Amino acid sequence: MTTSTRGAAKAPAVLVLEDGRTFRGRAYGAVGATFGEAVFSTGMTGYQETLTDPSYHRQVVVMTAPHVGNTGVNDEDPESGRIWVAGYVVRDPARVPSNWRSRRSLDEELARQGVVGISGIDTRALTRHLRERGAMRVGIFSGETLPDAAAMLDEVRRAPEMKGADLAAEVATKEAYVVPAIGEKRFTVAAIDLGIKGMTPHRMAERGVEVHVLPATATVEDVYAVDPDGVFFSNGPGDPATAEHPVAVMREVLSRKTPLFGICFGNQILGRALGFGTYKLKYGHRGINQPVQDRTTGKVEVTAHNHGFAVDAPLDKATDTPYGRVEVSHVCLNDDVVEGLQLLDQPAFSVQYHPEAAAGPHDAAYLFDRFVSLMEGQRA
Ligand SMILES: NC(=O)CC[C@H](N)C(=O)O
Repeated sequence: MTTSTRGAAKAPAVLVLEDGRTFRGRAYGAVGATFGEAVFSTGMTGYQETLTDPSYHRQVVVMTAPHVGNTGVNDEDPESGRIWVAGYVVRDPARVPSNWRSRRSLDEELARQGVVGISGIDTRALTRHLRERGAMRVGIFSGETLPDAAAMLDEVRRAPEMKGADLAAEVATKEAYVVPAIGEKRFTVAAIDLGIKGMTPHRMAERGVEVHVLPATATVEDVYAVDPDGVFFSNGPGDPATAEHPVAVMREVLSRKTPLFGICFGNQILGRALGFGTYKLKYGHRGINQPVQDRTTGKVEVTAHNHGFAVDAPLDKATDTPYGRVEVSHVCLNDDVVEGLQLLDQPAFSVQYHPEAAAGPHDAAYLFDRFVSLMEGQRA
């Protein structure tokens, strides 16, 4: 079923950045007020996967693609049980969604889940502003009567910043659960959920892996209680500098030499576990069209990203760590940001981007095979 939102009277809305720049538009989704970090995504498709990615918790996502919502909302594509973005900013929402899987319009879905958005603003100007000034706090206010400009700005400036935010436990599962292997079971993986996307255990299950998804607070004992062939650390929201507990668990996994794979937040945690720092990027990488080079093969892949922080590691030489030597295995060709780490003396690696990317591209899917090979190697 598709529902037209054509002609629906939408309340006035205003987007207020913490530096005072303001954009006026119309309400999109729920009517009310919301706050978060303003970030932009250059993905031209996959909006359901973006909205339901728990790594976007407390972020207001600006879509650079002008037309959003064209294929409506289906019940198959979400990456988690709810929309996590704090707010949604689009230029020109679909008036009539159309797709064979569509159940309702994106506008309706945002409203149903209480997510405040804004439409009809110049998202190109907003994106250029964020590129020049950097990601910053933002508020969206909608309704027939809006607070005065000074009051709105004041509220935006009182909202918490992303730097220093410890958010993984807010989005992760509270209870452990198992994603069974598809076909014959070959391996068991303990996956630490820091904000895991549904497609990640699925990509492992497709390769004969039974995945035990564990809460962010899981201890080393919890991890080894499932008798894992490998340990996985997921993506997740917030500042990796706050992730003390996962870093401590990972160090123990490294010292036992259990095969280890990390994605995004998991890459930042590996960086920290090895003694590197992390830092906040000016405006981050978000979208599904980012060029990354796998330096172990020289191949360039087009990849999905969603990160605002990065690992500070030397690109040009291996580094000695308490767990042996580590190399930067992947690098972003746009800006030389570290996109992957690989230990040279034991079976552990991670990437900063998303090989599981459900909306694609799938160039990086080989990384799940690499993880499986490490587990095979450990058994042999
Ligand atoms: N997708 C992720 O895991 C993001 C990691 C981290 N929160 C960042 O923004 O860099």
